Formats: sequence, C-alpha cells, structure tokens
Amino acid sequence: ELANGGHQDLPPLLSFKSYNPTATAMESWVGINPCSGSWIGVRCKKGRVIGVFLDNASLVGSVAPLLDLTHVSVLTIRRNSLSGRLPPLDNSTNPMLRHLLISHNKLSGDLSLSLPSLVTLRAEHNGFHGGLGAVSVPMARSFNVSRNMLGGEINGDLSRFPSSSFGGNVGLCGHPLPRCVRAYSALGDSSSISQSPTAAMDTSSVSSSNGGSLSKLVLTALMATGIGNAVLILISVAISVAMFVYVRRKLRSMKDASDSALTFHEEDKVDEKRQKNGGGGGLVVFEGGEDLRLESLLKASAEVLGKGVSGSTYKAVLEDGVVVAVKRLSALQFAGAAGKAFDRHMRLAGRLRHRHVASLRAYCNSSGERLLVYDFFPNGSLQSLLLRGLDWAARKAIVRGAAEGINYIHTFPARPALVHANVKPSNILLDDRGEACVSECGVMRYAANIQQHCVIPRHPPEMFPDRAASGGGGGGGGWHGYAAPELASGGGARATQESDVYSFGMVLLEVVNGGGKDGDGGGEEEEEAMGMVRIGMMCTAEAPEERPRMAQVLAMMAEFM
Ligand SMILES: Nc1ncnc2c1ncn2[C@@H]1O[C@H](COP(=O)(O)OP(=O)(O)OP(=O)(O)O)[C@@H](O)[C@H]1O
Repeated sequence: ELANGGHQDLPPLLSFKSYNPTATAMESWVGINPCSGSWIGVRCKKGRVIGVFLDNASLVGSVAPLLDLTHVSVLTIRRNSLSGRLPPLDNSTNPMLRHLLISHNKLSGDLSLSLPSLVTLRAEHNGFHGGLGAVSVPMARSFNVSRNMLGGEINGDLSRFPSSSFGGNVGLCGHPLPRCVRAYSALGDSSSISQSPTAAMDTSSVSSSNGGSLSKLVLTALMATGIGNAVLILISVAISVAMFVYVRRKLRSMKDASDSALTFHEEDKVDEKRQKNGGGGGLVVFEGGEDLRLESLLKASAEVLGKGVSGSTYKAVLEDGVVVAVKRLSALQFAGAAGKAFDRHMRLAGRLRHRHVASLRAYCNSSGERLLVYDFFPNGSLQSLLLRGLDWAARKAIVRGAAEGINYIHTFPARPALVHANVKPSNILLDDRGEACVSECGVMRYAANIQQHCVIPRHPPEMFPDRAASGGGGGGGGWHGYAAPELASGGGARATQESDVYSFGMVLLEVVNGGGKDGDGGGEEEEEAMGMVRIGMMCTAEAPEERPRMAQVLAMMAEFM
C-alpha cells in the first residue's frame, strides 16, 4: 500500500489540491494516506483510490492530475471551473475508468478517449474543440458532449446516442443531428463539412471566390436540402413532444382518478371540526397528537436543537413528561404562507404515516406564529451522525430507509403530488432502532424567498457545508449543495419530485463516500458501494428527466443489497 514512504496515489491528489490550496472541499485532505477514511470525496478499494467525488466545489486548475490515478473507476467533478485540456485517455493510461463526469467546467482542447470499458461520459458545457474521431467508447450507456465547440461528422458508433447528447455544438453534423453538408472546393484537395445553413453559407462564399458558379448552384441546392431536413426534424420533434406531454397527462389523470377515493378533503373536514371544537387549543392535531395543547407547548421547557434558514427547532419537554420537537418557522421566510395552500399542505403532511417518515403530530398557524410539532428523535440527524463516522451496514440501512421514506411521500395519494423540497442530512433523522426517518416534508415550498435556500450560487461556499459546520447543530448559511441545478436558474423554479431525487442522490454519494474506513467490509462491501455510487450518479443527472423515480431507485438498490 505504501511505497517509497508514501501512498502511490498521494502525488496526483496533492498536485490537484495544489491548484486550490484553500478549497473547503479538500480541507480534509491531510496526511499521507488518502485511503485512511478521512479524505472526504475520495473512495478507496484495497488501498488504492478508485473514486473521486468533487462536484459543485468551486475548483479551478487542471483535471489532468486526477487522471494520473491509475486505479480510478469513478471521477466526478461536475460544476466547477476546471480548465485546460483533458489528457488523451486510453486503456494503458486509465484501464479501470468506468464513469467520467466532467460536465459544466471550462475544459478545452481535443477530446481523445479510447476506453472500451467506459460506461458514462458526461462532458457537456465545456469548451472542447475539434472532432469526435478520436472518441471510442463502445460500452458507454450514458454519453453527452453537448454545448461544446465540437465540429465535424458524428462517426458510426456514436450515432447510437440521441441528438441531446450532441446539441449546442455548431459544427457537429450527421446522425442523430442533421446531415452533413459537404462542400468540395474547386481545387479538389479539401472538403469541408458543415451542418447548419449558415455554416453552409460560409463555405459557399469561399467556393464562389474560387469562381465556380456551378458549385454555387450545387451549394444552394444542398442548402435547401439542409433546410428541408431541419424543418422535417423540427416537425417530428414537435410531434414527439406533443405526444409525450399528452400521454403523460393522460397517465397522470388516470392515476389521479384511481387515487381519488383517498384524497384528503374528508380528512380536512374532520381536522377543521377538531380545530373548531378547540381540540388542540389553537393547534390542528393529527393522529398521535390528540393530547397536545398550545398552552402546554408554550409553557414547556425548551432547548434549541438548531437553527436553519426556515426557522429554529426546539426540544420541548411538556408538563406530562412527553418530549416533542417543535419547529418554529421563521416569520420572515413564511410571511406569505398564511394562506389556504399552506394549511392544506400541513393537513396533508399530518396524514403521512410511515416507518421512514417523521410524524407530524400537530401544527399551529395563527397570528404570524407557525409551529410544527414532530416526534422527538433522540439519536439526532444523519448530519451529526456522519461527523461521528458510520459503519457500512448503518450507511446502507440509512440510505435505504431514506429512499423508502421519500418514495412514500412521492407516491402518497395527493393532488398535486407531494414533493419534499428539502432533502438533506439534517432532515434525515434517526429513530431508536437507528433507522432513517425523513422529516419536514414540503415545508420549504412555502418559504417566501426561495432564492435564498434553493439556489446554488455561482461560487458555492463549500461542497458539504452541513458536514463542515462545527458541532453539526446549525445548518446556517442558507446554501446547501443538495439542491438540484435547475433550481439555480434564478427563475424561481419550484422543487419537484425530480429535484428531490437529485438531492437524495447527493446525500447517497455523501453517505457512501464520507468518513468510512477503507476496505473494512471486504469485496462485497465494495461491490455494494460501487452499486450505490452508480445510483447516486443517475440520481444526480443534470437533466431532471434523466433521473430515475424513487421507486426505480429502490428497485435498483434491491438488486444488490
Ligand atoms: N424531530 C427532531 N428530533 C430531533 N432533532 C431534530 C428534529 N427535527 C430537527 N432536528 C434537528 O434540529 C436541527 C435544526 O433543524 P432545522 O430543521 O431547524 O434546521 P435545518 O434542518 O438545519 O435547516 P432547514 O431550515 O433548511 O430545515 C437539525 O440538526 C435537525 O437535525
């Protein structure tokens, strides 16, 4: 493991770190053994680095050192500001590389990859130039080089990927993109290939300067064919999209109809009656919270558990000895949440009963005071647990439990369907059996200033701020790296089930990669870990529609756990 007084994988990692000496994401990279278990974002197997996970970490510099890690199988460094070239990769340099995720950086130069075993290549949103002639990835299942500056014809094997894998490269052409327009110069020694009518126009002007009126005519005809093709493609895309939307709506309405027997209006009436009868004394109470009274909550001795952007949470010991957790929503953030929609949501949330979902027992929304009463979880949250370190069995149980909880929320019969909107380690609590319970379903959707907590700023402060927060008590800061990229558009996009899946994927990757000892569970553990990493990467796909549903996540987990 240790050769020449140092770990073999240490030099590349340190050389990568040297570009970002103060980056919080690599603060834990100290000492001489990257496989000690304390290097966040580094995964090892049999004493060698097999994975590096540094998405969203505000990193600059070159990616090249990380590709000197000869045993690396997963490299994911999406959404940073890495620049320079990607070194040529082949079986002799990176025989183990299976997943290379370098999208949303500032990488440039040619793409030269000949990797027979590569399964994932995500290189979109960079500045890669040149053609795809030197890209050979026969086993790839996920491939995306869109939004670069690539050009030339898409070669045979790569044509099996959809056009979305190549879009946004003005110079690329050939299936699945429009046909290439081939313009031969009058001198006959060279030909240029272009896709778009504008590109074709450029070549026509070059040709006409060579004096060929015939070639001008041919080019005009070719241009027309190009435009015709583009129109045809546009029409077929429009028809496909319309059909997709129609079928989806139809399926949704069928599902809603079948669920209608379970909608919550009846329950609402019961709750309203309870409230009018003064059952909870200002509280709307749910199953298991019938004995709660607002006065006794206000008189209870309370201890602050932590403060987040949405408010503060207290441990409250009531007169009769019952212990509850009370979340007091921030008056500022929830100023606009007095409306019916918030009440409707809370009543629905009060009906969620599942072994992996924290039970809301009561809530109050009056005179600007919004209190949510949950069961108290003495074992705290996943956030604090990660700081203490966890064995593999516990990690597995937690991610599976959290996945089941989120799936229950997503499939709960409600219209519109429920969204959690704030999946992160501090909202995954541990019950007395050490099982995960997802808390605070949907509350964040009613916060006034969504920008403040859901948007990933251009320069996020750190990769896992919750982890880095001292003591694990307060989330603080307002930003968390678990939010999906589409919520960062600034257009006030609302959380969706797809964005929940993204956040879950980030949690999954953190749980799998953070703070554990290397190789303590042997080969089986490694296999499971790599399976989890694969699922985590699917969940954190850039495009929401590419992410699996939670039910699929559970099915995939069941395959190897
Ligand atoms: N029912 C509970 N039992 C025990 N601890 C809890 C409970 N609910 C929340 N906590 C803990 O209290 C702390 C504060 O939680 P709170 O929900 O107020 O903020 P947050 O999760 O950090 O951020 P946000 O405001 O985005 O939800 C967290 O560490 C959380 O894990």
